[in-house]
Parts: sequence; C-alpha cells; structure tokens
Amino acid sequence: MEVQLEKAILVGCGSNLERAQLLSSLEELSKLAETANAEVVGESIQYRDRLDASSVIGKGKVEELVRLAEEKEADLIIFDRELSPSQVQYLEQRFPCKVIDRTQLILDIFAKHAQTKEGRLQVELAQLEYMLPRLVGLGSSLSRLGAGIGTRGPGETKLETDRRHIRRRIKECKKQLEEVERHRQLLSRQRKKSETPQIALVGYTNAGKSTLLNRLTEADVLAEDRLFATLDPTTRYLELPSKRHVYLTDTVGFIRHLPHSIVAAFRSTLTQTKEADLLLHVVDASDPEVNEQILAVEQVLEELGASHIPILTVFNKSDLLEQELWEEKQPNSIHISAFSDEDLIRLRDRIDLTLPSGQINGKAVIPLSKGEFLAEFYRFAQVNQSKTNDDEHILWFTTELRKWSQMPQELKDYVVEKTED
Ligand SMILES: Nc1nc2c(ncn2[C@@H]2O[C@H](COP(=O)(O)OP(=O)(O)OP(=O)(O)O)[C@@H](O)[C@H]2O)c(=O)[nH]1
Ligand SMILES: [Mg+2]
Repeated sequence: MEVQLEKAILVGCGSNLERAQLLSSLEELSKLAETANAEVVGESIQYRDRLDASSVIGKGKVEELVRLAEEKEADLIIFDRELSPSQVQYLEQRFPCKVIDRTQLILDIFAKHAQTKEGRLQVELAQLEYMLPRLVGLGSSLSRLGAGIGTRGPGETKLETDRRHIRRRIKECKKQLEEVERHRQLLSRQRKKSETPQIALVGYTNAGKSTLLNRLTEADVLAEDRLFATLDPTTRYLELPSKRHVYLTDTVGFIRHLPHSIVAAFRSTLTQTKEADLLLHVVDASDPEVNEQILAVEQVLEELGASHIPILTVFNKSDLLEQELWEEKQPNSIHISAFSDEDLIRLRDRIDLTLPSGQINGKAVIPLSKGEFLAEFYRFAQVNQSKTNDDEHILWFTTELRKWSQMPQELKDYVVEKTED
C-alpha cells in the first residue's frame, strides 16, 4: 500500500542563546515528523527572547511562513514547542493548512505504534485530554484539521471531535484502564512474591533497549531505527552468570519535552520502572546529543519517582565510535555494542555484580524422615543454629537473596519463617 506523505513545515522558536539546542531539537522534530509519515518540505527558526503571546513567532514571521506554506503546498505546520489553546486558534486562522505542535506529533506517533489494549487506551486518553481544552467555540478546531497527522486515534480510528463525546470517552478510557491496571498489579505482585529481582531497561528513544532485550534473552521484540518503536512493555526471564534469575523489562523510550499527558497516561506501564531493583540506562553513545539525552532521561525518572533505584549506565553503539570516551568519566557505567557477543558477556557479568543482593533470615523445619533435604539445605543457606527433636530438624539460617532465588521450591516449602533485609 502506498503511504500518502503529508508535506510539513517545521518551526522552531526561542532565544538566540539556546541556538544549539533549538537546532538539535528541530532535527529531532524532523525525525519525529518522518516517523509520522510526513515529508519535511521546509524548516524555519525564529530567534527571539520574548515569545509573542498570541502568535509565538511574531506576526511578521507568521506572514512569511504563510507564503512559504502556499509556495510549498504544505499540508501542515509543526511547532517545536507546546502551543496553548489560544495560540493554536490564532495560528490556525492564519495558515492555509493544519497547525499542530510537538506534543500532538508525539501523541500521533504513539497512537500509530500502540499495540496492546492498554497501550491504546493510554494513548487515546492522553490525546483526548490534550484535545479537550483546544476545542473552542461551536465548531471544533479538530474537525477543521481535516484528516491525517494530529487527528488519528490508536488503531486507525479517527479521534472523537465532539466535546460531549470526548468527555464521555475520557471516562470510559479511565475506567477500562483501571481494570487493566488491576490485572497488571496482580501480575506484578506475583513477580514480587517469586522474589525474582526485576531489572528495567530505560533510556532515550532509539538507544537500543529492545535490541538489548532481544540479544540478552532471545525475546522477539521489534527493534527498529525509528523513534518510539516500543510502547508496550515486554518482560523476559534472564539467567545471569551466577545462575541468578531476573526479570528484564523493556518499555517505552523517553524524549526531551516528553508530554506530561503521556507520562501521566503511561504511569501504570512505567510503574514497572519504579518497582525495579536495578535500572539499565541505555544510552546511544554515538549520538552527538548524548548529554542532553541522559539529562532528559534522568528528569523523567525523577518525575516517576524512580531516581532512588540503583542505575547501571550502558553506553551502547560503541561500534559507531572511533574512540571510547565514556567509561572513565562515569562511575557505574559500561561501554558496549549490542551487536558484540563479547560485550554481552561483559554486560551480564556487570549486571550480576551491580544487582543488589539482600539477605534472607529465616527458620526451617525439616522432618527427620526427609534427611536428604537437610544436606541440600546447607548448599543454599548458612545455618547459624540448629536443633533436633524427636521428629524434626529446626534450622535458623541466613542466605543471600541471589542464593535464595536459586533454592528449589521443594526446599523452600520447609521454611516456616523468613524476613528480608
Ligand atoms: N550500530 C549499532 N546500532 C545499534 C546498536 N544497538 C541498537 N542499534 C540500532 O539502533 C536502532 C534502535 O534500536 P532499538 O532497540 O529499537 O531502540 P529502542 O531503545 O528500543 O528504541 P524505542 O523503542 O524507539 O525507544 C535499531 O536500528 C538497532 O539496530 C549497537 O550497539 N550498534
Ligand atoms: Mg524499543
């Protein structure tokens, strides 16, 4: 099927002092636009210290861009910042085509890529909440947008444009999400109960998180050179060199100015990040904007309440670098290429060393008739005190969490008390 590309003009705006950031952000916007099936036919940056309240870029610049839009037969103008409802209204009246902002573009991509029921509900909720205050007057601005980028909901649906229906749909989405979340919590509680440590892959979009999940666990997650390839979390079992088993979860990537509505809507998906025992922060070391990307990820982690979790920073794509620059600079970091088998061995070892290993203290009671389990028990725990009465052995023991997670269930069945620290 031939995909209809929409012609887009990108517009950046900000102080002259932020010139470098504005340029790189616009470049990123261009990648986002391509991911959303737009063809970029023009770009423009307006440097000004104070943004114009109604038009953002100033009336003269608007006129200039209107001419450019006509000349290039543009279908849409994309602003590289979030526009207020009144700004959208003002700009739409002037331009001969659609006007959307960075947030709307990201939401559009999310809608296109969401696969699971939960992912779709989360995106739709974020889109509708974003839309609601922007529908002004009797005729809605969204219906004026026509079709294409900015009007699509998840799963090829068209977004609701009627204000009353939107309110109703928001309620429905929230209700359904609560149900999905209850189910997710159940699963997560089961995982916690199994005492298997949880590791979450986090990082900027396109850093290589899914590639690493696939390479480490033989999962089959789509990994692609495009932004926001992954929206729905995938969890896989991984055995570390110490034979410890862990869960490894891959989830949605972050980006600069990640819309708040997205962070809010994806909160339940992202709780997996918050509950992890270790975060692998995957960084594309070959990206010139690597520092900004690290900062953006750290900001989102803070917003999620996950900044207290131990982090191992994985500088990925080292095969694209001429020299290794990072390892010495950052503590708790490792430099790898996801494509190198040797590097993956190093990474596994490093995860093993970094993953916190707590202790379990407990008491086990083993019947005399099950003597064979007694010897087994000594293999997995340090016995501090023991007592034998007429029909059972009573043991007080300490063991590392990593050994505990390897202890066979039939042995664990004899443990009658335990505490973790
Ligand atoms: N050269 C090189 N490319 C890599 C490496 N790791 C991943 N890639 C490529 O980077 C692109 C993005 O990889 P993904 O694994 O999809 O990235 P992601 O972090 O999951 O991205 P999102 O899901 O979009 O957030 C793909 O084209 C991968 O093949 C690496 O070590 N070296
Ligand atoms: Mg991915």
